[in-house]
Amino acid sequence: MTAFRLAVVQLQVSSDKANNLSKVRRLVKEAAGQGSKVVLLPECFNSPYGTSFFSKYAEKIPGESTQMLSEVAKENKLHLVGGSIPEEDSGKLYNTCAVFGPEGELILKHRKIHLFDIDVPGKIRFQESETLSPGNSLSTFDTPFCRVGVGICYDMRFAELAQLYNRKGCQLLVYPGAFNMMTGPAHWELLQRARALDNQMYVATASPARDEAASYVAWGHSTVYLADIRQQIPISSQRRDDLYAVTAMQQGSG
Ligand SMILES: O=C(O)CCC(=O)C(=O)O
Repeated sequence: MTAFRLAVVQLQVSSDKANNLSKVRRLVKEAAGQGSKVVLLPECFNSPYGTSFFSKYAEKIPGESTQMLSEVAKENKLHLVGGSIPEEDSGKLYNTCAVFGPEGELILKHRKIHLFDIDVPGKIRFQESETLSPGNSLSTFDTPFCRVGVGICYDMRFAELAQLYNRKGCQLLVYPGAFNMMTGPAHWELLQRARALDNQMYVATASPARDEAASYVAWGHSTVYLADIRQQIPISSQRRDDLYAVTAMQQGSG
């Protein structure tokens, strides 16, 4: 891994898509001006977060929002991890992160694998699966600096995914996310530290900024965590591969 500057953009997302897109343009340019080579945007950066919004804001890829991401990555010569947008494909909706390289090329699409379906009585009920379909693929990409593993928000709760990315040689995990005022204080930081500690990897998250007036109030707190003690505590070479393994099943499309 070689040193580079990563920016996490904690964007105030509104219901005005054009305004969200122009903010992204401005903020990525600002990050590039400060020397950032990889920029991470929040989950659902072009639309308010909520099952009632996904179909209205959904786009094909390529489409308006990802076209903008491609241009911005190229103009600023950086890797742009495009948070996520509601994606429409063949009549289904996905929560999708598109990653672009410095030539504006689409490197990958990660469709959120684990949909956020929770029901905490009296506190929060959220069922992404009422409108979204899950992705079925793991997603890694290479930069000149390191290999990166991509998950979206609730994907961060699943330790196996991070372990697999680690085994695939990733040194950085990125999770665009939008935790909320209940699970955010309880778990947001803890999960990032857990993934970083278990795997001795960098972990970066980008959240929409908190908007108390939104129907879903994001916790915010975009973060970068670092566990840089691979040499001193060499768990990767001490792992007992003869006793256990984390394996991925065959991946489907999506
Ligand atoms: O896991 C959580 O508590 C929040 C997850 C979430 O907000 C999401 O997946 O969008």
